[in-house]
Amino acid sequence: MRKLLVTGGMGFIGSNFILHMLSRYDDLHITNIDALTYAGNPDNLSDIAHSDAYRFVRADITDAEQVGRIFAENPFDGVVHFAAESHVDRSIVHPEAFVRANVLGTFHLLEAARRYETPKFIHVSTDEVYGTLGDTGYFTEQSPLMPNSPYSASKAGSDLLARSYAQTYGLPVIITRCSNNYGPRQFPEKLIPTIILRALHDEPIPIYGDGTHVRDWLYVMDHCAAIDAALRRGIAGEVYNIGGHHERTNLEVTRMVLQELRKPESLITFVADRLGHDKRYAIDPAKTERELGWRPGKELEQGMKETIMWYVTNRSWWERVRSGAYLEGR
Ligand SMILES: Cc1cn([C@H]2C[C@H](O)[C@@H](COP(=O)(O)OP(=O)(O)O[C@H]3O[C@H](C)C(=O)[C@H](O)[C@H]3O)O2)c(=O)[nH]c1=O
Repeated sequence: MRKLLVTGGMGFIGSNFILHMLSRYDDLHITNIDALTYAGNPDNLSDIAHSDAYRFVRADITDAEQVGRIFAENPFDGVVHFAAESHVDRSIVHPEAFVRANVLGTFHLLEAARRYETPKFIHVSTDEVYGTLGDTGYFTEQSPLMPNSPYSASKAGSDLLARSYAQTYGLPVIITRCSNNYGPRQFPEKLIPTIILRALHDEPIPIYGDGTHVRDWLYVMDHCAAIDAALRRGIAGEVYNIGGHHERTNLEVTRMVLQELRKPESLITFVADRLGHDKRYAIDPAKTERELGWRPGKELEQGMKETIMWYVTNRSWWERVRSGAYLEGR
């Protein structure tokens, strides 16, 4: 049986990845370590909490001892590292937490993987490390790292550390960089769940600046399939961009959700812009498609419909998030 360590598996992308992997492979055991910060929600994995193929350990990657203990107890065949502080707005107010979790936390994991000779390490990163684009062009794996927010700078720092462990120690690290994810279980601070939940409650939807900022939307399960492909077919030391081929302005995606929910556009409320707001992200995933044999399968309109339906039918999930009930007992 293959043994995988997943970090940050109680979060949005990590939990979807664990569900993807366990539904796909019978010969797999996953250890999920998560610090259970505000963004880590055990409800995300309640369906598999008692599965023999799964184990949860509460652990904080910023604590070298805790990380060392996990590796000492278990030889892992691979690590998939999702754990991160991920919300740009929070990083503008509290940058230190981002440096700690994203840079120091990644460093502790890389050190442990080096010490215990883990044969595969996927470092899950973001297209935000490339900075921002004008109206044209795409980020490729060769684009320079020019992060603009404390969040993206901390991720760029962790990418460079990961790269250095491949170059210096020969640690078999693969870096993946994704565009904006959407789908079930996304924490309501992000744009898409903000729109859905506020629209469902007939509340104003805050759009930063003039709403013309562009993001490339990637269905979370397509992202999970790409990481799975990177685990199986990725080459150590390489970077793979993962995007959805779905560039839209923030206003366009907001209107799409409002139309689907039959809510009025008058809910759209323009608010002060985010500091240092990146204008456009657009990612070229050609290398990943060619070398990993992966393609994003979900059309944006269909993925958005399914995502909206998930929030509509999983009311108790977001009610517990909104009320803070999911944090009880921590
Ligand atoms: C929450 C919110 C956002 N926005 C705007 C700001 C952005 O232009 C866009 C998406 O914002 P969001 O915060 O959802 O995501 P990004 O800042 O693009 O970053 C996200 O995608 C990358 C790849 C990651 O790596 C980040 O971890 C992830 O958070 O909507 C608004 O206009 N109003 C709002 O209330």
